[in-house]
Amino acid sequence: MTDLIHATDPKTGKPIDPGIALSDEADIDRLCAEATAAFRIYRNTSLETRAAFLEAVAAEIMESGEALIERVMVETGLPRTRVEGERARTCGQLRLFARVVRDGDFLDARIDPARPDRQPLPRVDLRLRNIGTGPVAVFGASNFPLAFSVAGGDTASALAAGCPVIVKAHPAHPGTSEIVATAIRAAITRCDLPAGVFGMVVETGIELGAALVTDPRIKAVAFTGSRQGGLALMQAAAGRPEPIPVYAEMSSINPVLLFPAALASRGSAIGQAFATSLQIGAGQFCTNPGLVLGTDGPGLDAFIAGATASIEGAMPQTMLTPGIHAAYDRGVSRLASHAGVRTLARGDAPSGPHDAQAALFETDLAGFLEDGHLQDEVFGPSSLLVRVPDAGAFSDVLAHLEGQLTIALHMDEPDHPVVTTLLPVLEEKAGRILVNGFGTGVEVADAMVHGGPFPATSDSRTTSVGTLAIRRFLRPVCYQDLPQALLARALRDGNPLGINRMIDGKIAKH
Ligand SMILES: NC(=O)C1=CN([C@@H]2O[C@H](COP(=O)(O)OP(=O)(O)OC[C@H]3O[C@@H](n4cnc5c(N)ncnc54)[C@H](OP(=O)(O)O)[C@@H]3O)[C@@H](O)[C@H]2O)C=CC1
Ligand SMILES: O=C(O)CCC(=O)C(=O)O
Repeated sequence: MTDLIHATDPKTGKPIDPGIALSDEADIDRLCAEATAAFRIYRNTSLETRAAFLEAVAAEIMESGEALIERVMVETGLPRTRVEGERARTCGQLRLFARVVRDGDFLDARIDPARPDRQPLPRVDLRLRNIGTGPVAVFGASNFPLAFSVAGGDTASALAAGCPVIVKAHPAHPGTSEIVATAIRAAITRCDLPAGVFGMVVETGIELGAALVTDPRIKAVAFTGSRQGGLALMQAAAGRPEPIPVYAEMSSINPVLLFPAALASRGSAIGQAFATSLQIGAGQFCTNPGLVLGTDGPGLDAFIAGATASIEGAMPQTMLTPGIHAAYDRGVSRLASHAGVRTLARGDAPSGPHDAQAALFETDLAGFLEDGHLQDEVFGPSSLLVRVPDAGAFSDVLAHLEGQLTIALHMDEPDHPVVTTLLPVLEEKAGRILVNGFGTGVEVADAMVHGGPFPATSDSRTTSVGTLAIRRFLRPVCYQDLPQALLARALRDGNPLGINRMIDGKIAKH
């Protein structure tokens, strides 16, 4: 009889039926063999076929209908509006990558035509295009059961690049994972693609995920989760006889900088908006504002009043898993009992077993700089405010910080000169710098960067959201003096695909 995994309903702590079949080592071997065989066929499909496949995945997910929405809600405790919104984001993301595939720009086709008469030496004919790197292992994230999970951004971008995907399902939402996997398999059938284009592994521990990362047939890994998990996968991948890249998105506290003019004109309103961002999704966003740096004065007091009023009246929200809830409580207790830290506000007391009680703490500049652990991520609706004497002190704090996904600046025009001086260090610390807003709610777009220096990600040159995410799974191949008939259509004379190409240094469509 097949062993089953039952997720826990985080609202009640009870197991959820029906259970989902667990994988075993033989499945890893079979899925890797199928993915390898599928790679050659899949990466050579036409752009249209691949784009239509991504659209078919989106259509099949929508056809899963109410069964999917209800299963996500019961496995994660997330409310319907959030789940429906996340489904829309996931399908929109798949359709956006379909557009990217049809455009063909991701191929980065370049042609340096031969110059037989060049002196003193003739030039050879050189043509370049990107191809997929090979089968990719994707670790689904717990906190976005659709948009960062089985058919999320990592899977969509890898499939768009021409790479088969094997997902390691997150054990917090195996039923959701199975419904989405079924949708992907249906799209594969509908588009007449090899079954090995997609596979999924379900387990309760970490052994099969680790085996996937070390299997020689896997050529890249994508992960969203804890720093510890990401680092373990990076080490496993680096220790292989053939090391492979791991694109891990891990830990970020997303500093919010409050400048004096903005605080003076609208401190309380910024405080209220901050409290909303802090508590969205029970704070379980990697873009959650976990650190606030505020310039001392009445404007900062107004910010605190606005934030504490919103936090103190806030209903507790169910967290995703017992483990995430326990880690949150540990992080909050550590801050609450820290000698240099003062509690400013706590949300309403929990009513369910895995409810998060929001928290806002305060420390001073010297205390923050003294204890490096005060910048450790507390995953959930908790934030630490550091009171600094003036905006000049921001650069000291920024220099002390680790890499971040986002840095948010709350500023008015009189703050522009000091922000101008800070911009170079902000650019060195974060993947996204935003003004008068918060990092939560990442737009899926061409110009998005959801990445940043370590530990925000393992590779600061990349993003896991937005169309640039495809680059993680591509590598360039140069063809020197290949006869026309042997060249891929993307590189043939006459541009049969009608894509943008760089010809002799200039972008052209001929
Ligand atoms: N910054 C961010 O975006 C996020 C951060 N987190 C942080 O992670 C904590 C735990 O949450 P969770 O989502 O479970 O994240 P984890 O990093 O613990 O797990 C993510 C996935 O990776 C697997 N995994 C973890 N470590 C290994 C390993 N050494 N080898 C193979 N597979 C591994 C897990 O398997 P298994 O569950 O079976 O162990 C799971 O499928 C949170 O409390 C929070 O601190 C979580 C989500 C997002
Ligand atoms: O979309 C967002 O706002 C946050 C994304 C996120 O939390 C993640 O990358 O895990």
